[in-house]
Amino acid sequence: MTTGTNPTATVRDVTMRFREHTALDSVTTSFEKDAITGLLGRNGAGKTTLMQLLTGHRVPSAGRVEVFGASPYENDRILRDICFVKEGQRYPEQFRVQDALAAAAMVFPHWDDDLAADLLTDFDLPAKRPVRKLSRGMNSMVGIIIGLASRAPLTLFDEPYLGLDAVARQQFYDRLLADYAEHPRTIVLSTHLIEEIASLLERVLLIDRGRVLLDTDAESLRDSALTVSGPVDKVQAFARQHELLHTESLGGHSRAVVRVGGAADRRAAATHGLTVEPTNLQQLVVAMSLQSPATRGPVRSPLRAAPSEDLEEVS
Ligand SMILES: Nc1ncnc2c1ncn2[C@@H]1O[C@H](COP(=O)(O)OP(=O)(O)OP(=O)(O)O)[C@@H](O)[C@H]1O
Repeated sequence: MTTGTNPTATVRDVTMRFREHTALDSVTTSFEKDAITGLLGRNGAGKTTLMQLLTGHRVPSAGRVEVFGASPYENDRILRDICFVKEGQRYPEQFRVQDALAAAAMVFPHWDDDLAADLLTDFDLPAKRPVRKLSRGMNSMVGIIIGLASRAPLTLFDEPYLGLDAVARQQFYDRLLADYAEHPRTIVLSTHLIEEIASLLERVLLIDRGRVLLDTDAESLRDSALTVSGPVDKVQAFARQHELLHTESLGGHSRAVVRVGGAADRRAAATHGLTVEPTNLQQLVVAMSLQSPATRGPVRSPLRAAPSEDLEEVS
């Protein structure tokens, strides 16, 4: 759990049940003020459900959600400072792009018209075209413009990329980072394109089957693992002394991602004659999800090194 003082949102022992299905199970976490958090997890992990609770779209079955110090549910004072951009957002039938932006301008007190106009130009969006006639990617752009121009103190993007090409996604990341640097706010971003947004993230919250698997800052997450490559036998010898998260081999060459404790482990890799590579966040998250308690048995802290007999290949 985040320990920073005065977080923007806190989630305490929250469970969300849909009839017999438990989408979130005793989740406790907090969202640091003015930080970008990546909300990660496999399909059906509970990411959207958590965002719906944070934005007052749902009430938890148990536990407490607080945003800016109060429950967001039916709380106009809180809700006007929250912008929730979701995939496949719908707008009233007759709305043109400019109507959608004008409506958002009325809702969000920190709205920036100039930023919205700039983004419209960046994305080359036709302001007078009805939203229902936009392509899937263009529809996503409208949501992204609203999310950024709202400058809402808590802004959540729930996989806002549907149909967006790689250039438009990069424009979004660049604009998000630039605007966030000038106007810090709390941003929560859920995505399956982890590596694409890795450099943006300050915090990582990984959910697996409704439970928190990892809640940490992105830097220590990266530092918690090491990617080494070299001849198969040398990589295996090194991996045997650590917890192996992922490995792949081609011919006599192998690459492994292992959990490490500190600088000594990095030096050890060099003495084994291995090449140390930057750790890929996506690979790390995939490996952690694959070896989560739900998939593989006993619970243990994701950042704690396991004994070497846990050595196991994750393909
Ligand atoms: N209204 C609902 N009624 C019943 N079950 C629901 C409802 N909403 C969500 N669920 C279930 O709760 C679980 C979590 O769903 P959620 O949409 O939060 O996952 P997610 O992490 O956002 O997944 P994805 O990455 O696929 O979008 C899923 O098993 C889903 O089927």
